[in-house]
Formats: sequence, C-alpha cells, structure tokens
Amino acid sequence: MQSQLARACVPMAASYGRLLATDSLLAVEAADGDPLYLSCSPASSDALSRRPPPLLLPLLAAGGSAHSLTVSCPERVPAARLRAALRRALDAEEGRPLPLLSLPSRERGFLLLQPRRSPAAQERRLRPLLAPHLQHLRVCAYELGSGSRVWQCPWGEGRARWLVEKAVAAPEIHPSVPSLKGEAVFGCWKEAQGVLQECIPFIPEARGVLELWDKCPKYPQKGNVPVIVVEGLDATGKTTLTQSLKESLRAVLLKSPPACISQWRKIFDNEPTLIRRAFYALGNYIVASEIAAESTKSPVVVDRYWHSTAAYAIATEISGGLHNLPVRNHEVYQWPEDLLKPDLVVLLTLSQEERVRRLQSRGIEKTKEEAELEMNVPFREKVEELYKRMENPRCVAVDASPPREAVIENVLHLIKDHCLI
Ligand SMILES: Nc1ncnc2c1ncn2[C@@H]1O[C@H](COP(=O)(O)OP(=O)(O)OP(=O)(O)O)[C@@H](O)[C@H]1O
Ligand SMILES: Nc1ccn([C@H]2C[C@H](O)[C@@H](COP(=O)(O)O)O2)c(=O)n1
Repeated sequence: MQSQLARACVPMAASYGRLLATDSLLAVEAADGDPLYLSCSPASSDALSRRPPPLLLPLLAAGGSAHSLTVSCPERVPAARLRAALRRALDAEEGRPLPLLSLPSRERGFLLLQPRRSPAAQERRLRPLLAPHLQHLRVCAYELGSGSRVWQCPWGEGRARWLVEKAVAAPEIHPSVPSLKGEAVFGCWKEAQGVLQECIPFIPEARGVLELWDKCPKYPQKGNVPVIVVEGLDATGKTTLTQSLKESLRAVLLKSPPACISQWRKIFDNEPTLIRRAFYALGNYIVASEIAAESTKSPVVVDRYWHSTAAYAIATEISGGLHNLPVRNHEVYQWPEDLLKPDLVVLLTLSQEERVRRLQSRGIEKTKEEAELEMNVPFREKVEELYKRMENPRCVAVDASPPREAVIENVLHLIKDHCLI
C-alpha cells in the first residue's frame, strides 16, 4: 500500500501538467469508451465538493456501493496476470468492472459499481476474493459524506480519506498512450524477448518460443527478390490473394505468427496484452529469419506481419474512438529498426457490409479480437485507421471489393511498380 505521506508527495506526471493541482487522478473507462477523469485530493472534512463525481455520486446516493482496486505489484508479468485473473473473477461475480488507470502511479485496475449492494455487504463479498492478493493491491471504498461529498477511503489506511471530484480538465492525450511502447508495442526484439523470459515461471510455452527464437539469426537481411506483405482485417481476402500471388510469382508463402509457434497461439491469446503482444512481436522476428532464408531463392509473400501486431495492440489498449489514438507520426507507428523490412505492404480494404458477407459465407473459428471486430464498431475503425498510420514502410491500400482476379491484377501492377522485377 502506498502510504498517505508518499501519496501526497508524488508529483503529478509531467505529461499531465494541466492537472498539477490535484494529488492523483483516476482515469475510468466509462461505457462510451472515452475516459472519465476523477481527481482525488487530500481535503479537510469541511471542504466543499464543487464538482461532484459522475458515476459515483448518483450510485452512492441511491444506496449502491463503489470500490476501486489497482494492482501495485512491482513485477510487470505477475502484475498483468493478477489483473487479468481479478478481471475474470470480477466479471463472473460482480458484473462488468470498469478498467481504471491511476495517475501518476500508472497502476491499473478496476472500478466496481454495485447498484444493488450496500457498501458493507459488498465489502463482505470482496474481502475473501481479494484477501490472497492484498499485498499487491490498493483497494478503496467510496463513501458518501455530508453535502454530497464523495470520499475515497483506502483499505488498511485507518481513517485516511480523499475527496473525489470530477477532474477540472481531461489530459490532452489518452492516459494509455504513454505506456503503449514497451507494454503493447515493442520497438525491438530485445523488449519482446525480455517479456517472454519473465513469463517462463508462469507459462512453460514461453520457453518453447524462446528456444526457437534463440536459433534464429538476430538481424537478418532480405535477399534480392521481392518481399510482399498482405495486411487487412479478417475476411478481406488475404488468404485468397496470398495464395494467388504465390502461384503468379512462384513465391514462397509465409505467415505471421509462423507455423513453428502457432501451436501455442491460443495459450498466448488468453494472456494479458503485455504477454500476448510479446508473443506476436517475437513471432514477427522469427518470420523475419524465415523471410531472409527464403528470399535468397524466390520471392516471398507474407500473410500479416508487424503492421497487424501494432494495429491490433494499439486498438485494444486505447479505449473510445479514433480521436483517442496517438497522433500521426507517433513513435508507436514506426517500424522497428531491427526488423527486416518488406518491399511492399498491401492493405486490403473492404466495406463493412461486404466483409460481413464474406465472413458469413466462410464461417470459421474466430479469435477474441476477430469477434470484437464484428461487434465493436469503434474497435474496427481504429484497427483500419491504425493500419493507415503505420510508417516506414507505409501500407499501400488496395480496394478488395472487385472480383478476385481484378484484385490480384491490381496487386501485381503494384508489385511491378514497387519492386525490381
Ligand atoms: N475478391 C473477392 N471477391 C469475393 N469474395 C472473395 C474475394 N476474395 C476473397 N473472397 C472470399 O471471402 C472470404 C474471405 O477471404 P479470405 O479467407 O481470403 O480472407 P482473409 O483476409 O484471409 O481472412 P482471415 O484473416 O480471417 O483468415 C472467402 O470465402 C473468400 O473466398
Ligand atoms: N503478425 C500478427 C498476426 C496476427 N495478429 C493477431 C491480430 C488478430 O487478433 C489476429 C488475427 O490473425 P488471423 O486470424 O488473421 O490469423 O492475430 C498479430 O497481432 N500479429
């Protein structure tokens, strides 16, 4: 637990300079996906709340209860896994907890809103669930005081309490943007490898991935033939196009994640962002060594590569709409310097109506993110937009709606223009 004194002394994160006056800030992912900011400041009991906190005040006034919990474990892999385990438990027990980021500590967790349970009854339910993890958690109850003031009361800190108000101003950037690099998007293989090494005690399959990676050359170069990557949302026609390109160019067809690690994909897909993205990121580097080997002999076509890894990672981490995404030219859009670059990245684009038609006519198993793409319009829009923001190399958009033969023809023209063949 962070002591009251330490908390009071923590300076507000530099990137949130406009909020210097507050002691800490809770960024809550509200229902519409745009973060809602609540400030918590030390205040005497006669302090007046001028900006009553949305969500909390109406809920408490109607007799419900609210609790926040943030994970303060210093090691990132156990912290991420504990958060995921708590989320699963809370999802089952408590209804949907709202993701929460506490600033400036950057500790993540959840806000639990219970309209039908009193604070005391809720505490009796939460205690046994949280007890085994309390040393790694900061849990706060929210209490309604006189004059409609809402107080944050941390468990285990005696009578300490903090006045909760609606924050004066929202930060200029989405609160998750500063931690994208290194937590969701990896700028070099060493970062992704580091995460998977930390996973070995908890996920034995991480050792398998790392052993394969150990055998790969670390900065492979491509040969003198075209290397073409095909990207796009699911069912835009990547498999169809890559198969045809394979035949037309007499190319080798590769896929990211590569076949050698795909037996572990489901395991990593069920892990939190940090671990899941490290798996896909290192998978790209393993594919890079395959590209290097194959491109000494024949052209290479790759079904998904780094752009997919980065686009899906950012879209998942940044809640809300397009306006919350990192600005254009942000470092998370830059191709990693140590990753083999293709000659051309084709992005297949398709209207949502036609994509759904193709999905339905195909009807195969989907990953959680693919299912999310169908149901969650902002998520899909973000993935599409993110593909377009990637740089160095950029994606070249190709309309995937014409008949198969026409799409292939267009892409072959592009290849002629971009590659020396
Ligand atoms: N140009 C096209 N016109 C009409 N149908 C197409 C076209 N290209 C592909 N399809 C059909 O659309 C469906 C999805 O195509 P495909 O499997 O190639 O997409 P994908 O991008 O590889 O999907 P995923 O990423 O989910 O594997 C398939 O049934 C395929 O036959
Ligand atoms: N290089 C890659 C490849 C895939 N992913 C993720 C993104 C989606 O969740 C899913 C789509 O893959 P598909 O079903 O088309 O095989 O896998 C990634 O992050 N990086």
